[in-house]
Amino acid sequence: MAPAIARVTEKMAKPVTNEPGPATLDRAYVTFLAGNGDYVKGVIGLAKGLRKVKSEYPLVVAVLPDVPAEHRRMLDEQGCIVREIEPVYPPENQTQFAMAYYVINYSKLRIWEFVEYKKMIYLDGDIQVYDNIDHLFDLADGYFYAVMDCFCEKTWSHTPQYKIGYCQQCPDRIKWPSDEFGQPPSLYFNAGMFVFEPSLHTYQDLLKKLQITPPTPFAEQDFLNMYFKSIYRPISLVYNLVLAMLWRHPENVELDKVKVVHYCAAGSKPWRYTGKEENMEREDIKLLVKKWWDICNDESLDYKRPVGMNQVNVIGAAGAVNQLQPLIAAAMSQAGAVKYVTAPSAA
Ligand SMILES: O=c1ccn([C@@H]2O[C@H](COP(=O)(O)OP(=O)(O)O)[C@@H](O)[C@H]2O)c(=O)[nH]1
Ligand SMILES: OC[C@H]1O[C@H](O[C@@H]2[C@@H](O)[C@H](O)[C@@H](O)[C@H](O)[C@@H]2O)[C@H](O)[C@@H](O)[C@H]1O
Ligand SMILES: [Mn+2]
Repeated sequence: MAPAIARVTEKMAKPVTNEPGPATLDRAYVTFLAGNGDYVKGVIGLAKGLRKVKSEYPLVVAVLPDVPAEHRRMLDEQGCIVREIEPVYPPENQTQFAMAYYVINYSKLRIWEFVEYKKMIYLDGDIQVYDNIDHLFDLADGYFYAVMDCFCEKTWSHTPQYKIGYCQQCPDRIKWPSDEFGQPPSLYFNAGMFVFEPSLHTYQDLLKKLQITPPTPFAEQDFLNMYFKSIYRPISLVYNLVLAMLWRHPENVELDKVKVVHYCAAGSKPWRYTGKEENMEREDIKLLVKKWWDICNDESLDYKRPVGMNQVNVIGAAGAVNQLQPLIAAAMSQAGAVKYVTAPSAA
């Protein structure tokens, strides 16, 4: 029996106040950037994609110290709010991560410290938003919303579900052998996109529990699934299409209804796409990669800093941004020059 997917109804599309007007300042999208490599292209594409769908909320980029000044400048130029975070490392371990670089993904946990925001939507840097999803901010508080993952890719070959061909995306295809294996796995989300509420208490508890939790192949994704198991609510896959769904569960995908695409399959990162890896020669993959590039190359989607607004996005330690942002907001609204606009709605 398919799990209950939290219904995201169109009525949620109206702001809670039902009054048109500036977005509340206590909501933002957030992504994570590490290293001096090419993921910065993904984040810039994401910033432009959010602008294209006229999102009302800014994009915060949590950057590790190894993200160079030039990349931070590029992000600021695209209207992103750049926040430096310290890395988070799992306890010493012999674990073989599904991908060696997953060890840096634990640093994503720092975003729970961004408590000047009441609600945030986390998006991986290899995600693109093709339809407005601002209404997700109106989902009921107190839960953790994300899209269910798929267990069918080789990256899951270490798991019992992979070995018997079980996947939560089609629980009736191969029934879970409860008598032999006990309870089926809990509903498991992909951690490339989720709706959450920053909280210092949760943040401190996450870090404390991380230090006593043996790391596992999907690193922070496994950890977040364990931690939020009791309040996790699945939402429709239109909010995070994990590309493997196209060839693993095509019956679950209506591509023209998909709002968010997650370029996580091997070889699918648009900025590195060669079409050579398995499944990458598919027509739907080629179309999705082209869609990503059309946004990335669209100069009309570049951020236009409002006249008279100096550099808004403070680059540096989290604290600095904490103090400055409300002050800037107040100054801007007093000036009446422009409402405190941030990245996506400035276009
Ligand atoms: O070298 C890296 C690797 C990862 N990331 C960030 O960490 C996220 C998670 O990694 P990735 O998306 O590659 O994992 P996947 O979803 O493909 O398993 C990325 O989207 C980026 O936001 C990054 O900034 N630099
Ligand atoms: O650090 C672990 C990562 O685990 C997840 O990626 C996986 C997962 O989606 C598998 O189901 C796929 O098979 C695989 O390709 C893909 O890389 C998240 O997308 C990413 O943000 C991050 O949490
Ligand atoms: Mn990803």
